[in-house]
Amino acid sequence: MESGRLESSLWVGNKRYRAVLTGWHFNWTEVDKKNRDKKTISVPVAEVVGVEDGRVEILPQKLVEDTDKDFTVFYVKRSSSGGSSGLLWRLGRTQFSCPSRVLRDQWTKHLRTALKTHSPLRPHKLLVFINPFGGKRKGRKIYHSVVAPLFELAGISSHVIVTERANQARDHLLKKDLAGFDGVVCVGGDGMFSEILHGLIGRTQQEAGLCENDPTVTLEPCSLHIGIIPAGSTDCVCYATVGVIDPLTSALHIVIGDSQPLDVCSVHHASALVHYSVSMLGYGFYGDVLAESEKHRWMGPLRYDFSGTMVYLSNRSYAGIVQYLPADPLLSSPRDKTRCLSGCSVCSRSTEKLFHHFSDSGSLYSSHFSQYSSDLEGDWVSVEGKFRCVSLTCMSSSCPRSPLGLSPSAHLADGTGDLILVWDTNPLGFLKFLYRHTSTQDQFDLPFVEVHRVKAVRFCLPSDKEEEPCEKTGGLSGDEVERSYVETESRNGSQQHLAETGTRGEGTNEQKTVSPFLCGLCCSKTPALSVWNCDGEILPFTDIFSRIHGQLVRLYARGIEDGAALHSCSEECDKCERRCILQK
Ligand SMILES: CCCCCCCCCCCCC/C=C/[C@@H](O)[C@H](CO)NC(=O)CCCCCCCCCCCCCCC
Ligand SMILES: Nc1ncnc2c1ncn2[C@@H]1O[C@H](COP(=O)(O)OP(=O)(O)OP(=O)(O)O)[C@@H](O)[C@H]1O
Ligand SMILES: [Ca+2]
Repeated sequence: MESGRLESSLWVGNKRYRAVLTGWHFNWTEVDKKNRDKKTISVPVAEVVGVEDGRVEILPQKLVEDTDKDFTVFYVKRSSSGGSSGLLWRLGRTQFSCPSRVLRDQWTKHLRTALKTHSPLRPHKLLVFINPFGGKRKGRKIYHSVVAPLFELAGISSHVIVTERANQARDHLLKKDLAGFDGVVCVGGDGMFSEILHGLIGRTQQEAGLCENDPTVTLEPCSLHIGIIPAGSTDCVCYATVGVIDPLTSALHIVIGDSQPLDVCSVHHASALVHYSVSMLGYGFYGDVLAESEKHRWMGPLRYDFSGTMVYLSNRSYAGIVQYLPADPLLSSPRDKTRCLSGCSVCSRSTEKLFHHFSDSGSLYSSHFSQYSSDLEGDWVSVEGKFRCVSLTCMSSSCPRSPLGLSPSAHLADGTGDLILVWDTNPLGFLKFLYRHTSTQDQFDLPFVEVHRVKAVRFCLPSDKEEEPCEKTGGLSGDEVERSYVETESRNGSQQHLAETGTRGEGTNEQKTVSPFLCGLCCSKTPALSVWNCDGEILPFTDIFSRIHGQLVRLYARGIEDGAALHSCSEECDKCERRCILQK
């Protein structure tokens, strides 16, 4: 008999089932009075959330009936999500009855052992940060009503910190004892995720003795996983890695220890790290929209549409020099019409390349072994001109506003980013480009748009492009933007490199960077500069160097599951060519 295998009759209500635990799968098949098989439910052991003695319920509240011949299995159940690109996960629950207590104990023991064996990354202890002011201010409620009961069911202990100020989570991760934690969970939006990202990457490099400021250094991947419970006004990272914005789905991914590596882009200015980005590093239109939206925070998420319209009507383009280092065109292309879905083969190949190189002697070593990366070797391409926007994204950056995202064929974990150059064009052309983000029409199939898969990007201003700022609004010229940052830095007496001077969130910063674009709305003087929008944060520099670090962090997620692959399980399911992902 196969080790770990168990088979017996079990009852669910008054129906008899033949239940089989094979190690990887737990199946139960209804058997009719003539011993004929009817429908089968098949749950991968990796998707079993918990096994409890007795008849148990946990949501909406915990109810336990401690009977000695029953046990309850909780597992992941999928349903289609309506409009979103991924699948919603729900907590499935089946209460089984056994003929004897001995058999019941055998089932629960075997199932729990199988869980341990087949889900090595399930967290035992998590550090949770809740931003009580994110999005609609429901972070605390979401955590206590949806997430905490699941953690309890799965035997996860958590240390919860409700933040009292911006950057508290980041500072905690940089300085406090993290021993014993398997992962960090943020309950909030993209801004909160960014704090966790900066804290964890920074801490990991400190401990590895690596300098984050040097863009040529191969950074150490973070060992702690990050879980995102979406509770912000923009939850782009969650949407692009899970396919839906749904706290219960995300909590289930955490509980079962899913693992999704993620590329991260580091942004540098003059030999210093400025910020990390995973979703969008955008100059021109997206920078201007963010700068404008900061004045209208009271509008909530609508501020982006309002500001987007204002900025669109101001009809601006900006001069710049963009240099980029192309990625290997044989591996993939931003126009190959593929999508990075759960189990993506392009990302898997990249994992092999990054972490499983074989040395000449045949022993396994990681390509992260060298402190300096060979990733920046190659021929750079340089272009100069006027751009509506210049954007770099490490992933598709899909979000409810744009379900396929800024670059629909970008990959979450292939070690590259997509550089989108939108050259100056007429207002109608640019509107067409923007509008295509909301549909399945190809936004790159326009004569003034280019997209390149890249490993690194440099941006600077042409030397003759300094223009006078507007006197009325105090818009800044290029030099002044940088000077204002330097002053802030010295006033704070800090040498911190990251978001201290950004402009996200109320109370986030002491100093607000004045947007140079403002004057475009009140006078005819064309502003010289836009600003960089780095994952929703305004950067205080225009000249930047950015570089993609393949799979630097890992999320409790598995990428977007393809709704089209949803089909009903049957007895043939295990032999099925398509991966069956729905339990009836
Ligand atoms: C005609 C309809 C056009 C719709 C165009 C939709 C394009 C949407 C592209 C979204 C890309 C999101 C990238 C993710 C960025 C996040 O890391 C960051 C942090 O959360 N979010 C933002 O910076 C927030 C940035 C939000 C940018 C929103 C731009 C909205 C533009 C609306 C333009 C309306 C023009 C109307 C003309 C009459
Ligand atoms: N207790 C706090 N008080 C004030 N700001 C906080 C607090 N905790 C976290 N923050 C900051 O709030 C900012 C926004 O948070 P979050 O991303 O969770 O919400 P959001 O509504 O999606 O905001 P945004 O759309 O601006 O990203 C983050 O950048 C974070 O640094
Ligand atoms: Ca990528």
